[in-house]
Amino acid sequence: MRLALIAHDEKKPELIEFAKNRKADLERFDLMATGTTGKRLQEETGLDVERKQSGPIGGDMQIGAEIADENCAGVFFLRDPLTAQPHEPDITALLRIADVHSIPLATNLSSADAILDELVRQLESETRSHR
Ligand SMILES: O=C(CO)COP(=O)(O)O
Repeated sequence: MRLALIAHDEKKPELIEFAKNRKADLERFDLMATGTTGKRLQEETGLDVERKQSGPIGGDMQIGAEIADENCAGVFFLRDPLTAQPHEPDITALLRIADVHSIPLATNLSSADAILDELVRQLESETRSHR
């Protein structure tokens, strides 16, 4: 099962903290991230993360394409609600395609915890049914 992790600059510390707290659960999934988020996750948490382009140069669109191809089971996207982003259309497109495909999408830490709990539950029931 593949998950995407993304955070705007002001929110990266929160996402890193979440990833450290939930490392044991997150490392059971195939993780991907936008470029700078992925680099920081690798360096600061030791998680194995596939890195896409940085968000402003196409990373959000690459994650969106993974969703469209049904290669992404959940998105953790901590957005900065107080800073204008040059690639706002890409961000909107990513949120839209997640809704089109009904992909669980967390935009804050309490929903991130709840969604990760549910995805772990799904992963475990998939593993059981393949035994
Ligand atoms: O801009 C982003 C999401 O919209 C995140 O990109 P980075 O992870 O490269 O900072």
